[in-house]
Amino acid sequence: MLRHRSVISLLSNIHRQTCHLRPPSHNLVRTDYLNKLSRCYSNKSKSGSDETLNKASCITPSAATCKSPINNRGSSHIPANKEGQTATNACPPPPDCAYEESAATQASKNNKRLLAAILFTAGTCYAIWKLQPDKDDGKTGLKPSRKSATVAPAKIPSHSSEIPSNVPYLLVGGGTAGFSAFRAIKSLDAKAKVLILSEEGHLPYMRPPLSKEVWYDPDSEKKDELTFKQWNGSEKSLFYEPEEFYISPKELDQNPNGGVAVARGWKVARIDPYKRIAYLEDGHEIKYEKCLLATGAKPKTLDIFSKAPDAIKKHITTYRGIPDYVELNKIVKETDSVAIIGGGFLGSELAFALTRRASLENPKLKVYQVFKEPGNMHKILPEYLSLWTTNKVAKEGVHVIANSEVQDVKLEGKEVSLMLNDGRKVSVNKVIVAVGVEPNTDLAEKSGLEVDPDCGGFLVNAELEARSNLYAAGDCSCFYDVKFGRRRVEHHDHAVISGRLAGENMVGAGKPYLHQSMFWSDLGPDIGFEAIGIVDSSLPTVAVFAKASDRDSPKAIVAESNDNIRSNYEASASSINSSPSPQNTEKSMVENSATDDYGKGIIFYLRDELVVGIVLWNVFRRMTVARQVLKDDRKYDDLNEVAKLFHIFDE
Ligand SMILES: Cc1cc2nc3c(=O)[nH]c(=O)nc-3n(C[C@H](O)[C@H](O)[C@H](O)COP(=O)(O)OP(=O)(O)OC[C@H]3O[C@@H](n4cnc5c(N)ncnc54)[C@H](O)[C@@H]3O)c2cc1C
Repeated sequence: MLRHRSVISLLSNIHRQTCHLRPPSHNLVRTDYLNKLSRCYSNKSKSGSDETLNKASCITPSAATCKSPINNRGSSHIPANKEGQTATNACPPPPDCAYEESAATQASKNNKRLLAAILFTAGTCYAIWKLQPDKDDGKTGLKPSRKSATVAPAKIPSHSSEIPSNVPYLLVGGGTAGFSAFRAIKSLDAKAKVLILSEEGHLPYMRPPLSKEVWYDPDSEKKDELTFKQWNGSEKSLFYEPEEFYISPKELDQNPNGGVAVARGWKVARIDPYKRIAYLEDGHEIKYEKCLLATGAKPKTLDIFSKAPDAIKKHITTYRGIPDYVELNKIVKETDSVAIIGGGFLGSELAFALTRRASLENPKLKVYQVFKEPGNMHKILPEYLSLWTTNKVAKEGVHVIANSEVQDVKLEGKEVSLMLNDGRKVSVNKVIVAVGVEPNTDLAEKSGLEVDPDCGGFLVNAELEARSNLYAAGDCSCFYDVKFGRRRVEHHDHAVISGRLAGENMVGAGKPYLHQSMFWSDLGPDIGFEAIGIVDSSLPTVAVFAKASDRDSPKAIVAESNDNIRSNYEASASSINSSPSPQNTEKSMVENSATDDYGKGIIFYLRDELVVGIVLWNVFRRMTVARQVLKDDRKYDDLNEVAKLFHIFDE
């Protein structure tokens, strides 16, 4: 059966090879967040080629546009906003207009002014209320009820004067890479003073559970903190550390023992690498000794949505952070139908998770998943496994619409109708666009920093330096991988390890980045995989499968380790065993013939006959073995023998 399977794999490979000839348009959604793992050696999608939905443009005219009536005087001086409306439409007339009027007109004007004054006051109060840090902000800065994905987060501290103007270590971006850099700096320099500037309104948190575990636990949105149940049922916070762990930015400079402060809702507009100054959007200057850019990535969208009228845009969202989760969580409870656009990891995990969630609390909810590839996660998984996965997703209850693209979008009553290229129409209340991300490099041009033309991302060397004393790590960096060449990777593990290395180098370690990062994806608690290296389905693959038991699932492995972050497992993983038991293997080969359900297996990705990538399908705690196989850089005559090293035939 093993041989039979290999033949199937080889046939599949022939098909895969033909996929190299995809027309360029086929590459548009190549950048799904996990699919970027191995990018930059072929078929690259240019960053910035797709327009990103401007969330701010979704805000309806509000008090904010009326804040300065004096400035708004004279509509001819008011530039049109992004929707082509002038801000005056929403504002009262100026109170001191200098022109002659009749008494009646004057009275009517006075009434209007009174009304305008009331509206203005109400509007201003509303704006102040919106900008205020929430009372129930609690430990995390989370305001579930008011934090919509389209509202700018509150600034904490509210004035930049409370942010130090001189720091030894400045970390731009409060995501996983930034937080990991802090930990590394602190471990080498115990009294380090570290300032994190984050555009988000939250303390550093992990993103992977946002498309997985949080949806399987209806109670996860707690009053003042975000917790979720891991697959084994134990509770965990999304936040790396609670509020008490941090010191306030105001106190950072004076604290003799140093520490880490996070300024939330603050964006760095540019850096002067020569003067070593970071400039906030309001002009506030922060002088640094060492600085890390860990600005991550932002979701892409499709032109069809970004160019749609505002009334349609209100139904369209992307998905990246806590505010998106909080908003979607509300929608899922109330709505009848959602469509997820994109067949990559994020789209597939969300489609699966929302359907499971619907079965718990909103059975009327229909979840559609629309993507242009033939199967789920098709950019990574070999064709047969991708199709198997699609079948599994559909069995869960997702209405999967493969081989389809949205060609037009219309508003019909309370729904948006998506017109597909095959003439079908899907009408839904909400559309979630999950077509990949692009690196956040907004500040590059103004700062004179180089962005890689192919991968996107701040260009850094193997030591993760962009310029002297300026580093980049995580999703936003395009680094030199001494094994595979220039790369940009969008994975949790990469953010942790590259952030850590950048932190160490900021303290003076001077080490190169040699780590091959891994990533994982779970479709609920029962199916999951881990991968490493270049896992691109257009490469030839050879796979070996075995029958899975109850122990071969994400849930089982989390039960064993009590850790949902699977990149953390490696330290305790099993080591390579170069002499597997032949008896075991024979027995398992018989078992293998009894199953066709791809229970668990090892998929090898080959380039020039070398193994350049490995997917561990429902096989866990074997990443060290995979890492070793990649490192060996050998041509293997029989990959079945290599598969035995992963003990997939063991009981
Ligand atoms: C829903 C979801 C699920 C995922 N699941 C997995 C998974 O299962 N496995 C896996 O390996 N990976 C997964 N990923 C990917 C992984 O989470 C990312 O690779 C990782 O978060 C990248 O970390 P980062 O620190 O580089 O960037 P981010 O986490 O994006 O953090 C960047 C931070 O910088 C801030 N910022 C940006 N520009 C500025 C500026 N100019 N000034 C100040 N702040 C700025 C941003 O607001 C943000 O807070 C998932 C991602 C998402 C969204």
